[in-house]
Amino acid sequence: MERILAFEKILIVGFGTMTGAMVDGWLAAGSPASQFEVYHPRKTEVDHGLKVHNHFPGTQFDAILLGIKPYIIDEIAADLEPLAGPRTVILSVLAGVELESLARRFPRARGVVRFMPNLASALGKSPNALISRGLDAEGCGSVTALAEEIGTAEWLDDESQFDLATALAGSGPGFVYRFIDALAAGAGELGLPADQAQRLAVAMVEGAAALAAASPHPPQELARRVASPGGMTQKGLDVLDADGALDTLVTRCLRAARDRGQEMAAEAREKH
Ligand SMILES: NC(=O)C1=CN([C@@H]2O[C@H](COP(=O)(O)OP(=O)(O)OC[C@H]3O[C@@H](n4cnc5c(N)ncnc54)[C@H](OP(=O)(O)O)[C@@H]3O)[C@@H](O)[C@H]2O)C=CC1
Ligand SMILES: O=C(O)[C@@H]1CCC=N1
Repeated sequence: MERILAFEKILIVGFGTMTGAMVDGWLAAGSPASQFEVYHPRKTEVDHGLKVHNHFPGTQFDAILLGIKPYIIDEIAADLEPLAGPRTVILSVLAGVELESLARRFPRARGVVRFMPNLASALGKSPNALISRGLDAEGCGSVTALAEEIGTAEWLDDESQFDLATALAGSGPGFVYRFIDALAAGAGELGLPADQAQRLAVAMVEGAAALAAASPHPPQELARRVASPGGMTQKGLDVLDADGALDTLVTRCLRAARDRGQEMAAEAREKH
């Protein structure tokens, strides 16, 4: 059966680590490579043999996916605007660039969408935070379908929460990798061979996350089930919980990431 595409033609401006992972996920989900074209001023070829334009093409696209670094936006916005007419949705993965900043740069677009994925897009496991301005219900449905091909679609009601959702779901893998690394390093310091400690830590987190996702029980209850009364786990949890150490650290971490998003939003607002 022919696959119905949420957006038939998507131009990717900034085909890097993040949008590359999204394309890996979309292709794995069955999208044809011909759905995606890339603009890059210098590159002549990119992964998956996607068509590359060194100049902005004259044709209209159903969506333009912005995947450049946030501070690059004004290097491309004015030249890209003529392509962003009333049939084109702007999808932006740019951290800290608000709907207002997008709408001001692309005022004729069908709608603007902040689409915040993470690198697990490549495996179809990205929690995608979404918010839009000006996009009709059908367009939002298409964005939901596109997001669900690479994970889940979480529409936010209030843009003031977007930077926090980005800190949690977009930056989150970075925080989890640090935790895995700390577990492995700690076990190494206490006596396990480093490579074995890393293998055990990665496999443990993979299994624990899969179990949390599949279980009807919340993580707090799962932790309780691991900790036998008077046993080993409880002694370790006591260290993480003492004076709210872990909760305090994690809240500070999320606050710092969220606040940087707000600073970046102010920079993008001021520039235009
Ligand atoms: N990395 C992540 O986990 C996440 C990133 N994001 C967002 O994704 C965006 C990109 O981040 P990331 O993928 O990590 O960064 P990358 O540097 O990997 O990707 C940016 C890409 O943009 C290209 N580029 C630079 N200038 C231009 C230009 N003028 N026209 C077209 N393309 C250009 C770069 O090419 P070249 O290398 O040749 O300069 C590069 O391929 C950011 O806005 C970030 O906020 C969001 C969620 C998660
Ligand atoms: O670090 C960043 O700014 C981006 C946003 C989420 C993940 N990477």
